[in-house]
Amino acid sequence: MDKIIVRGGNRLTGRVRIHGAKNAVLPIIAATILGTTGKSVIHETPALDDVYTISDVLRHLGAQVTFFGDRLVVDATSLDGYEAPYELVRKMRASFLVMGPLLARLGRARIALPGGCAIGSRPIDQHLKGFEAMGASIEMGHGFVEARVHGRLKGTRIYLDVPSVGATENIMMAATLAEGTTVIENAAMEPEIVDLATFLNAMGARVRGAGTGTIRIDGVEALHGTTHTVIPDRIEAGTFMVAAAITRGNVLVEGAIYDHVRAVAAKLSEMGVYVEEEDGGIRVVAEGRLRPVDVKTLPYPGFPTDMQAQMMALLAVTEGTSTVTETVFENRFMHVEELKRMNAQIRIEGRSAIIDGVPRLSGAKVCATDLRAGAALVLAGMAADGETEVTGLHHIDRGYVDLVGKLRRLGADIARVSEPDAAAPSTRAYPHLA
Ligand SMILES: CC(=O)N[C@H]1[C@@H](OP(=O)(O)OP(=O)(O)OC[C@H]2O[C@@H](n3ccc(=O)[nH]c3=O)[C@H](O)[C@@H]2O)O[C@H](CO)[C@@H](O)[C@@H]1O
Ligand SMILES: C=C(OP(=O)(O)O)C(=O)O
Repeated sequence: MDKIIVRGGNRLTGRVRIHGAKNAVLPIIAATILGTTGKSVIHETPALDDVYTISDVLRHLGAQVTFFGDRLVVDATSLDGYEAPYELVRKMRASFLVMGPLLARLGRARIALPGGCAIGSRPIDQHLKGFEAMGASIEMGHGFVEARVHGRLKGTRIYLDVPSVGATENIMMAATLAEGTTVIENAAMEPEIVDLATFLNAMGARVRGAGTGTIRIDGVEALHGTTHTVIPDRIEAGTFMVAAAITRGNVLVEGAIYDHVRAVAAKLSEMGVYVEEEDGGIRVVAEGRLRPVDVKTLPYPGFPTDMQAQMMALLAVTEGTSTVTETVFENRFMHVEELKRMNAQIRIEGRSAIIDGVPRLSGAKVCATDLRAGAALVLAGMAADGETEVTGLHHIDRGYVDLVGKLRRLGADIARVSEPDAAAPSTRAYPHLA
């Protein structure tokens, strides 16, 4: 079993480069399925376990997927499989994003039901509602959902009950090859949706309005492979911004797009942290005491739920009382109990966590319950007395490239250690990317 050992007290200084966005690259890799001619080349692909998992899904479907450093090449021209097995979908819910492209290309898809996870039940009803409205028939059974359509999907108007990121992406991909025009209303507006639309349009699709609440897709006959560079990861950027703040550091978060992290930047500024756009990135400087704030997670451009846990770690060491309200997922407070093991003073009232800041946390053995909870515990460890040991690292490996190395180069006292008896994380299977 691997663990991260961090000793608190060091101030982070220097610069850190942000990798390509996990949540942008996953749907883009799924979208390569739509290309019946030519290869797709995706630059700035982050070396993450989730990327390997979706690549394995594509290989299982008959595509060729090859990594050359941070360049991913997908040849989906001879793809003919339509089933994504449980073994791969259970590792990562985003595997479900292959359903839209498969349905569009092959008229059939059979995907294991993704189920819930540590942050909530995570239903897929909005994805299925969209496919059905486009003419697909849906059947559930034996832990799978199977969708079929005779001929092409039909463009239609689809109103999402919630602006689901995954449903917007899945329906958008399905609609690219549909007959006629599809309009997605109450669509998610996240930057990752815009990046996917850019990729699809470069493949020959006709998608307009991505990044607004209404997306219009005129179906085309065929799509082809293309070349694309993935946007920088705004959640990784936000995590390093909080890392700078929690250690009272001075860090240039290189490559981050200010507009994508505006909500996080605004909260940090409100707390008294200096956050400014600079040539090449975002400068974050914190000194002395910070002020408490109230944070409410919302769909983009609101405060991202994927930054909620990291922000809570910072508020745990901010003088005064702060509140964090989670409105996107119904159960995304699993990190609270772990932070409390480090002496954080937090109580949960319904969908809110009330945090009474303490001067310092106290190092402890803690376990990551999900990806961002893992990041939050590492951040908390940097603001704790003594040693913090974080386990459950397979969660962190899903979404952060070399978190430990990047923090260490900024001056953190942090190391990742392996205990010989246990299974190594799956990144070890891809040493050429290490
Ligand atoms: C791979 C990826 O991009 N993951 C991100 C994506 O997840 P994901 O796409 O799964 O998240 P959604 O935007 O779909 O979920 C948002 C909310 O909508 C609900 N919902 C969703 C679909 C549905 O059919 N029915 C329904 O009720 C969910 O339960 C949740 O409460 O967006 C989330 C919200 O920003 C982020 O936390 C995840 O990091
Ligand atoms: C919740 C997340 O991802 P996923 O949707 O892949 O579980 C995340 O990136 O924080």
